[in-house]
Amino acid sequence: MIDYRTLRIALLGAGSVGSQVATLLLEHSDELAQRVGARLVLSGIAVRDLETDRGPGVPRELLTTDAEELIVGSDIVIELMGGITPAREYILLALRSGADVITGNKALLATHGPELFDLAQQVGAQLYYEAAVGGAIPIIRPLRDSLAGDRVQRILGIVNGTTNYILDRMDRGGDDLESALAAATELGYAEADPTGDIEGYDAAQKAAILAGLAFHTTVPIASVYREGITGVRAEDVEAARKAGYVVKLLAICERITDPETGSEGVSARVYPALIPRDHPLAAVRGANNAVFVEAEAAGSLMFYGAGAGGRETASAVLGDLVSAARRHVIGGPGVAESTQADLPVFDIGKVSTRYRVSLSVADRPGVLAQIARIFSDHGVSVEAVEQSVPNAPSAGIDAAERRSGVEGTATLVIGTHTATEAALSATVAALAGSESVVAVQSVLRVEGE
Ligand SMILES: NC(=O)c1ccc[n+]([C@@H]2O[C@H](COP(=O)([O-])OP(=O)(O)OC[C@H]3O[C@@H](n4cnc5c(N)ncnc54)[C@H](O)[C@@H]3O)[C@@H](O)[C@H]2O)c1
Ligand SMILES: N[C@@H](CCO)C(=O)O
Ligand code: NA
Repeated sequence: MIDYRTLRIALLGAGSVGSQVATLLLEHSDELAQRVGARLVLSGIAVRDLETDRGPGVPRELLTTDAEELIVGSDIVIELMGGITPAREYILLALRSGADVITGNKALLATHGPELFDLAQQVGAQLYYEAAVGGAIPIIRPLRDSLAGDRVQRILGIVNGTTNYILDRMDRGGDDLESALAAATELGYAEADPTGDIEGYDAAQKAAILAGLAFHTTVPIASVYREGITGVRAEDVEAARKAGYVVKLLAICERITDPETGSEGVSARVYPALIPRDHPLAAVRGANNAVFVEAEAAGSLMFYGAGAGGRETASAVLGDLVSAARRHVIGGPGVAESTQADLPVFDIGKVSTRYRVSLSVADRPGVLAQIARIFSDHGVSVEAVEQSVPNAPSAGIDAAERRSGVEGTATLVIGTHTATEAALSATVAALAGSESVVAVQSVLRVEGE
């Protein structure tokens, strides 16, 4: 038997992912030693409560409530507690103590990434975070390493399993959002408080991480434009289906030029968008994730699989652990993040795309011409008026509208040619103020064409 040197591994947190990391690390101990050339010894697991039974894969004798003592004696620290405090302080302590750090904490990386990466570089350590985006799917390493010699142009990502599950239910079964969310909660996909999922905060954190990696720059979370899926109606999903699209919550990272100055920058944004049903992302069903990358030389690539789940995400953590341990065996400093490009992150107003605008309008002569004029007055070219559904005289009309003498309404879905967000939002404001428009029901961007 080979007498391997040992590396001391500290695990912080034994929840869904942490307990699976402990289980796999102990189960695969011999194979990991062969792959790394050192034995990975789990020296302790920091938890808040020593009494909770976490199953046979998490030995009680390894549990401790003294996270700091555990960190200071370790070669590699795995943070799987989540949240900002004390995860941030523990990671800083680990780096200062000379340990490499592995984390799946997208909330922390999206808000405090530069501080952590700077310290890692100063002390010659490395921070690994494959689990932070797309769970088990390898996407951090492909962007950081495999595509580092190419120029990534655009990323379209389905990076939140809960919202994809909900939109898929709505698309397949005609569910409304509330009943699809109830099903997602029952199946355990949604967080206890699903706000971060359905309002797009989780996807926005992942977009900030992906955009920083793809464009070798720093993308603050505050610069990521975000809309969740609460405004998506069953009617929108149905109309999209009939028109050959599917609605997906997308995290979009794109290299764009400023339409006014022509200077280069990037856009990072999250919103529900229409994608053509023959696009590879349209086939991503249920709670799965996929990241579609377009690079100058590589062309289109898609990374697909389980974006969440304890055991699945633990696979990504163990991959990082093997990388970190191999580096320890070889020696030498960690590789710094490549964030020197210093590209500006542009405001959403500078982004151009196509739109489908659904309007409830007064059902009377001349209305279509008035609406077409509002679009053209704002420089937005109409491609097609794809649908006109006369509604029953009283449907969708409130008391104020009845008083104003509106007899009935019709639903118009207006498809536009490419326009900037700035032009489109001015158009929508003018439509909302027009007496011909009863309500702007939804505005959905078209992506992936
Ligand atoms: N679950 C997933 O599918 C998934 C996927 C990708 C990334 N992640 C990320 O992985 C991390 C862990 O996620 P999870 O699903 O395992 O969460 P979880 O809530 O199941 O587990 C977190 C555990 O950490 C413990 N903890 C919190 N603060 C602590 C402290 N101060 N000291 C000791 N223990 C503490 C909690 O008691 C809990 O047991 C999070 O950052 C999450 O965003 C999770
Ligand atoms: N709540 C997240 C977990 C994985 O980050 C999701 O639904 O994708
Ligand atoms: Na991943």
